[in-house]
Amino acid sequence: MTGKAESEIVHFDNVGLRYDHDREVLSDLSFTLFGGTFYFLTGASGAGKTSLLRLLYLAQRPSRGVVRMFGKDAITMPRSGLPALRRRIGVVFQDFRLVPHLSAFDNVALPLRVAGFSERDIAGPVGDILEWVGLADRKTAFPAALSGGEQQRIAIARAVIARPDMLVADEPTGNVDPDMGLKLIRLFELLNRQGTTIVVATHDMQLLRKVPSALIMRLDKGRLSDPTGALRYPPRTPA
Ligand SMILES: Nc1ncnc2c1ncn2[C@@H]1O[C@H](COP(=O)(O)OP(=O)(O)OP(=O)(O)O)[C@@H](O)[C@H]1O
Repeated sequence: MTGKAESEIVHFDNVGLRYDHDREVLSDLSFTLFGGTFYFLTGASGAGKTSLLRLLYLAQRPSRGVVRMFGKDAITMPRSGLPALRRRIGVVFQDFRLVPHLSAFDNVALPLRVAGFSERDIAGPVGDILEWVGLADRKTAFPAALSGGEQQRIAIARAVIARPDMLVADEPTGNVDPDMGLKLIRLFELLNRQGTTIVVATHDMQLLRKVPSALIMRLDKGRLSDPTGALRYPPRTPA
C-alpha cells in the first residue's frame, strides 16, 4: 500500500475535459495528491466533481493535459496497462452500482474474485469487512432488499476490500441520515489512518467540518481552487 505521506499518488498538469465539441467542463487543473492524505472535493451541482472523479479513477481520458497516477503517465501508457492502475483505486459510486443478482457478500467479494483469490482466502476478509460496516447479518441479502444506507455501506465495503491505495467516493453520505453519514466518514478516517489516500466529493459543507485534518479542493465551473493552500505542498503526516 502506498500510504507514505509526501509520496505522490496523483499528479495533474493543465488538465482539461470536454465531453463534446462544446465548452470544457474542467479547465486548467494542476495539482498533486499525496499518499495517506484525506481530501474533500467540493463545489456546487454541475461544477464538475463527478467528472474530476472519473478522471481520477481512470474511467475518462482528459481532452488535454498530463495525468500521472502512481508515478506512471496514464495518458500515454498502453491501454493494457490501465487495469493494473485501476486495481489500486477503490471507487464508491454516487448510485452504488451494486450487482443486483449478487448477494451483499458476493458483491463485496467481487474485487477479490476478479483478482483471482481462492474462495478459502475470500471468506475471512469479506466476513470481517461486513462486520466492520455493521452488516454481517445482511450478507445473504440482495441489493433490492437493502436500504439506501445499507447499499451505501456494501458499496464502501466492496471499494475497500482489496485494500486500494486510493479510495474515491462520490457523495458517499448523500443517501443516509446524518448519524450514518458521520459513521461512514469515521470509516474513511480509519482507512486513512491505515494509509489509504481518500478523495470524497461532497456538496455538504457540514461534512467538511467533521474531518478537520482533511484538505479541501473546491471546483467552481470546472476550475479548481485550493482554500487550504496545501495541495501544492507535501501535507503533514496524518495523526
Ligand atoms: N457524459 C456527459 N456528457 C456531456 N456532458 C456531461 C456529461 N457528464 C457531465 N456533463 C456535464 O459536465 C458538467 C459537470 O458535471 P458533473 O456531473 O461532473 O458535475 P458535479 O459537480 O458532479 O454535479 P452534481 O453535484 O450535480 O453531481 C455539467 O455541466 C454536466 O452537464
